[in-house]
Amino acid sequence: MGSAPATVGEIRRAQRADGPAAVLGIGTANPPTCIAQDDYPDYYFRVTNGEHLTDLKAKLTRICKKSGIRQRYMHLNEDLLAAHPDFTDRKSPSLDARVDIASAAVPELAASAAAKAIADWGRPATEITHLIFSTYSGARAPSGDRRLASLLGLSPTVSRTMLNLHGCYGGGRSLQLAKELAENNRGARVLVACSEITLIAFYGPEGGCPDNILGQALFGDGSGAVIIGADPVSNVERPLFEMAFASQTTIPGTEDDISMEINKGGMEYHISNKVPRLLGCNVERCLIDAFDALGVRAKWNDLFWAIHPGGRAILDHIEEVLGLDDGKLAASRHVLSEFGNMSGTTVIFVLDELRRRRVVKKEGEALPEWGVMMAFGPGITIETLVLHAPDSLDGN
Ligand SMILES: CCCCCCCCCCCCCCCCCC(=O)SCCNC(=O)CCNC(=O)[C@H](O)C(C)(C)COP(=O)(O)OP(=O)(O)OC[C@H]1O[C@@H](n2cnc3c(N)ncnc32)[C@H](O)[C@@H]1OP(=O)(O)O
Repeated sequence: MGSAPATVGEIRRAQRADGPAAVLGIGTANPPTCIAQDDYPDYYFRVTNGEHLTDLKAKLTRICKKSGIRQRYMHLNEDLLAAHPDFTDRKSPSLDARVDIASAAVPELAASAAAKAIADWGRPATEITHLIFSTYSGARAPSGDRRLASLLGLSPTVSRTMLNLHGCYGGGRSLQLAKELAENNRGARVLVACSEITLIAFYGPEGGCPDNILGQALFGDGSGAVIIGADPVSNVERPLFEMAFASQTTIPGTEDDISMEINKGGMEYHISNKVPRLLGCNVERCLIDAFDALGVRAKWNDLFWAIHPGGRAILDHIEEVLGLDDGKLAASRHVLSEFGNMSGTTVIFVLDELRRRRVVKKEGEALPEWGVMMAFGPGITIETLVLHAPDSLDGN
């Protein structure tokens, strides 16, 4: 009659996955309005009635030219701005209106990306067990994760986690949490969705606000979604990138170098001009620690790279300190060029671009098996993920 009760250790082993978490599907989406970077200074100063601020316009033009960006997408268009002229005034109490728009638009954009990730994964949305949703536009509860779950028809038992205001490291943090969930819950399938629209932080030009001019030159809107799970079901699921190791590092004394704050006029942010150098000085230590933990001595040029393209100078500094060959950061530079910095969402676009590049590899070309994803944001926080690309991805 019955079997002896299992020990806690046995229960725990049965609950955990056997293998590592892996990326099983990726999808991305952007709003329809696309603005060429060369046209952005004229567009921005016209729609914000700032044409008389010629020095600021000249500065924005200089930064745009050096940004490495060709075009960006944005939810906020001229019609929406005409309906909300106070959005150009940083001091007007426009937070409620911005949150109203973002509360609908952010999960809808996420749903477009997630639908593509689910189709790429190949199983029904109802088989998703966990949802991690990251945005800097969520300032309301129930929040975007709840709305996204209902737009996708996820199960009412889906376990939801909301990450707010992680800025550009939101994608990295979400993927690391998804890895933990997938490896510690046998059979778990985690949907990660990052969705950012800059409307919450859009202002007109104003003297003495260099951060605003920098932001106007760099940021764009987009959403990225990823399905993460361990022990892929054969003939149904295909691991795109296995997640071998994850870590988070905070650079001491840099609390004030990147910051974001919600106030009555929307979101204010500060990005110091030291950021590219600070990251350049700290990324190699994070990489050495990560590969030491795996017992591997890696040569940086033997890896594939998915670096958050926070700005062209960040990629330049990292390329220089690591001695990377030309083209090693091509996926990051391509995403920066075609979409700008979409905060936490951007690394998901880079992973998707890397996957595309592997699939169309040239005949006889040897591709790195191991690689790294890194994302950065307020803190200053560095997220590091060591990835392994199984052969199945390589266009065979
Ligand atoms: C269609 C889209 C709509 C957009 C809507 C916008 C709404 C914004 C929304 C924002 C959301 C904010 C979320 C915050 C999350 C943070 C997370 C991150 O990614 S962390 C972000 C990580 N990203 C970064 O940290 C950006 C990294 N930086 C770079 O990539 C480059 O420095 C560069 C491309 C900006 C300029 O190229 P470079 O070769 O350096 O060229 P030069 O040396 O010749 O300088 C040219 C001009 O740039 C100036 N300037 C430079 N830095 C800053 C600054 N921090 N500050 C101010 N100004 C700055 C410099 O003073 C000079 O001015 P001037 O003398 O001509 O008057």
